[in-house]
Amino acid sequence: MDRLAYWRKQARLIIRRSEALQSLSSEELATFAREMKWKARSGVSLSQILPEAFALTIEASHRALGKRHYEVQIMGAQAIFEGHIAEMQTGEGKTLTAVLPVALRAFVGKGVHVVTANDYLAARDAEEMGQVYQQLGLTTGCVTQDMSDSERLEMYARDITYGTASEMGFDFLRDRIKKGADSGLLSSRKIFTEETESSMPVQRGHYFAMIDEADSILIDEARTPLIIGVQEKNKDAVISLYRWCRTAIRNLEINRDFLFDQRKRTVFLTESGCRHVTLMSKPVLLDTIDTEQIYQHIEKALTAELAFEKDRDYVIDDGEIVIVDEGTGRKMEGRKWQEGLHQAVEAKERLDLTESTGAAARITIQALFRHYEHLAGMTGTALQARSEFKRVYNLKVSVIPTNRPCIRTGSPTRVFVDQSSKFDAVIAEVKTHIMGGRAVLIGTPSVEASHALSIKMKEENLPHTVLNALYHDQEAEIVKQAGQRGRITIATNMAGRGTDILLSEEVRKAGGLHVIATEMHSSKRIDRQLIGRSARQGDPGSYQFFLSLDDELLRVMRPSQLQSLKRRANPNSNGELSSSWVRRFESLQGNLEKRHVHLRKQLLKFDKDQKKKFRQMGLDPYLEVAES
Ligand SMILES: Nc1ncnc2c1ncn2[C@@H]1O[C@H](COP(=O)(O)OP(=O)(O)OP(=O)(O)O)[C@@H](O)[C@H]1O
Repeated sequence: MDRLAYWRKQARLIIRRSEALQSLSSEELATFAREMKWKARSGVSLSQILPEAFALTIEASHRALGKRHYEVQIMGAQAIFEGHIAEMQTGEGKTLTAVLPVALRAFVGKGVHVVTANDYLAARDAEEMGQVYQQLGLTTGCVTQDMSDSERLEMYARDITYGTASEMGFDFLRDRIKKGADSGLLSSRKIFTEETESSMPVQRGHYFAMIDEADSILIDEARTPLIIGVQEKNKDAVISLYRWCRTAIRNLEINRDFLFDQRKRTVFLTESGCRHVTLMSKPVLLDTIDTEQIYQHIEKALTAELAFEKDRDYVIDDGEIVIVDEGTGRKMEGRKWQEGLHQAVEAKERLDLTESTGAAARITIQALFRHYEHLAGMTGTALQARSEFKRVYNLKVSVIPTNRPCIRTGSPTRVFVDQSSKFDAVIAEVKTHIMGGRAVLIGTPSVEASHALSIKMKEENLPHTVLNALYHDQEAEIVKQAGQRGRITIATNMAGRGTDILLSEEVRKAGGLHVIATEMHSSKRIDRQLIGRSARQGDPGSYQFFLSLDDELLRVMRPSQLQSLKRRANPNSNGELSSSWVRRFESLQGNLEKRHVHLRKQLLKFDKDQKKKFRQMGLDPYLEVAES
């Protein structure tokens, strides 16, 4: 029997068992849960107690939330228990599914980490699912960004802890730093006093990590390692250098003085550029800085100027640069670009320069999750990344069928010559759907684009709501309203993964939520997550893509290539191009995906070599500051 058929057979058995538990009193249910805990802790194999434990958890879920798991959810839960990535379509109820394997492993008492794509989901899921765990005598915690060490310690001591990969990873690194300080292996004492409040590690082990939105965390986020920096005070000369570079670059010419690679986000000063920079007059303070360092800072300033855009790559929050994650559209509080880039962006925006950070402890997402005794995950979009899951994490992908057939419909993609004609067409489309009594969600790639579309909508007197990194606080309320009749919600990727837009009965009858994607992202998976906000759990729903030659995706092309493409375009009077242009976008997206796979491979190789070197030196491979 294949695995799927086996899981289905088991699921049916588990459902029957759980129904038999309905007559138990609360005390009897609690006694049953204690018995499970005892069995799990006294060495009975978890596979053996799985049917009973799942049945019990289903009954607990019914009592706490009024929801009983569907057959397919129990199948997905078994896949997760067996250490697979369960691919379950968007809206199939992964949050509830995860409760089954999480509770089972939590009975063991070694702590389970549930990793979510952002803080909002961590808090939401911990609170909601915590009610189920409570019925089972299991405690739930959640780690969020501004918690103190003692609060973290308490949260990790609970049976189940929710949090983002960054929170869990940074806690892992800080614990490593503390251990390093204890063993005297490294001169981490300095970092230890600055970075942490107490010498006690906050995590108690790495037994089981259940990763929600597994492709986002294990694949997309894995492009950026987690780094804890030691603050280095900026000398006056360095501050003056950043400021001077900001103005000096105005005198440099692209392709003569420097080369710019948009795709790699790198700048290279040519010989002519170096000569120019050397001959420019500079403040006396810079006399102490060597020429090579000046060149490097000029390159950094140019990179900040050309490759990083306000309201797309970062936002300014209370006078500080906050990085925005491309995949999720969310602010990545606390993260900083390395090697002076952060300060170069600050100088570009004329903000106070923060202290630069040198790396002290560093871990890749890949290395972090390999530490766990058991690892599994779930997502709506795993299959495409199947070989990477296998190669990097040794995780299998299992595709779980849907509970009810998905009736989402898509209309053909439309391509326009520029953003303005694209937005005009989007607005016309929105009006049609709103008049038909539906709700519309419009996905934009950046805060800037969401504002631009919002301005156009205001001109057309179309009431709408904007959800982006700047309106983060109102997220729950905006999402709650987004499925009501006549609602128009413009959102960045924040309304992608995990966002559950509940439809009013009127909207459901009128055809459900219509999603308009105003650009293609760097990965097909991100696009699929956006359109997956519609037609969930068998509801009706639809989507359509509107693209233009001004789109972000086309910026990976050389400017001359893009110009010639635009010249060859032959739009109709509304600025619309023929449907054959769609293929060009698809192939650009495909190339970008391949490139990202390659970058992640390189990062892994670098990390492996680095760790080997540190181990040979008898040092902790995650701590980079050697005795000085
Ligand atoms: N067994 C169930 N009975 C009733 N309602 C359910 C059940 N399972 C899930 N739901 C509901 O279905 C909706 C979708 O669930 P959820 O948001 O967890 O989906 P998801 O698979 O995580 O989607 P996405 O991939 O988009 O994040 C929620 O409103 C949830 O409460």
